[in-house]
Amino acid sequence: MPLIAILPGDGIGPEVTSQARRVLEALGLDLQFEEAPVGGAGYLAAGKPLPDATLALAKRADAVLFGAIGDPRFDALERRLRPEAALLAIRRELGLFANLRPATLFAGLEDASALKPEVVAGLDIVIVRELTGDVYFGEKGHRTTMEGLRQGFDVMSYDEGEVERIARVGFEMAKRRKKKLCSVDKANVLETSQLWRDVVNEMSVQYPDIELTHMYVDNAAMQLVRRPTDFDVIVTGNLFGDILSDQASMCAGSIGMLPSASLSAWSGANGMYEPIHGSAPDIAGQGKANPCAAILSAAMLLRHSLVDEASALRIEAAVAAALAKGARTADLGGSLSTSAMGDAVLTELQ
Ligand SMILES: NC(=O)C1=CN([C@@H]2O[C@H](COP(=O)(O)OP(=O)(O)OC[C@H]3O[C@@H](n4cnc5c(N)ncnc54)[C@H](O)[C@@H]3O)[C@@H](O)[C@H]2O)C=CC1
Ligand SMILES: CC(C)CC(=O)C(=O)O
Ligand SMILES: [Mg+2]
Repeated sequence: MPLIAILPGDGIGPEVTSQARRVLEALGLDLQFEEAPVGGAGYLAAGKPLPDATLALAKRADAVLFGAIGDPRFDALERRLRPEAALLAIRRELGLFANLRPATLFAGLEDASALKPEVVAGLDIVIVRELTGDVYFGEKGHRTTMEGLRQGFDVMSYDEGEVERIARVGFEMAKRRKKKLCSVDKANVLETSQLWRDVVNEMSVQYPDIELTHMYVDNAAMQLVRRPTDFDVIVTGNLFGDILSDQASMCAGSIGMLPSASLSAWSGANGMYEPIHGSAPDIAGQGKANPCAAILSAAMLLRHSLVDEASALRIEAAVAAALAKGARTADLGGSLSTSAMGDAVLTELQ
């Protein structure tokens, strides 16, 4: 029986993962669940954000459903003890280099988007974000300059192997979709990006059917709000993908709508599934969080780790049906609580 590790984390993490778990349980599949603390909750339980037992569970599970981490109470701790360190460590430990972030506009949410309905109608893009490299994992620290000034630094780097494996995910994803891949970088300024662009170009000869374009990240941010539906698959680095996916979420109506899959291989491997949002301390504990991103992450878990496409589609159809009938949390302009939104999805589960 597949084991699903549930790591609820902090803030709204437990609120949204509990709704995703309800939906998974309602499918009637033979699944086993085990929960463990992570982030600020991990620090409180075991003195470090990623307790050994939590990491061991994540490694032995068939898939991990992750909530969110982050708690302002711990922002002054040294970096390795902060909640966010747990998320970076788990991604690195599980080798989750490929982060798929689909941004889809569900029918009926046109009015929730920050953009005009005609600009976002039909939005269906996937951001393929590299997840275990870039400035997030480079050497970092504080030092003093020759002039005696405090200086912070974070080293950005990618080697060609790292670029090739994430670019392959981008090309393969595009092959299964509209065959358009846009690689986003900052090659006009950054050497890391120049290598990225060179490697992506070299690989493109293996994918003659894919229309490959390159775009600088500043332009990509602008085009995402100008003509978001022109994009199909975007492949980009860790930092740019983090930022652009939060931006894309508002094309789709809310950051509470975007799920993600973090994978160590193109398909079939164990992976981690989480909403793209954080712990939202401003609304935590109030039952206001939109659980759809977490619920849709559970669908991605079924699709990618358990290779159960039919169950994934059941969940996605239930979310679509609930939204089509007007179910809305506050971020979508409605008044449903987190659990009432979960109820609405459960009602539609066929
Ligand atoms: N993957 C993760 O666990 C992530 C953790 N974080 C952490 O989360 C904490 C808060 O970070 P922020 O920058 O505020 O980002 P955030 O994503 O937590 O929140 C940004 C805004 O979006 C709203 N929001 C987020 N998720 C929502 C949902 N499901 N339903 C309705 N509204 C939602 C929040 O209320 C807030 O106004 C920080 O400690 C940060 O480090 C941030 C991003 C990702
Ligand atoms: C909290 C960070 C470690 C990452 C982040 O913002 C994200 O993965 O979306
Ligand atoms: Mg982020």
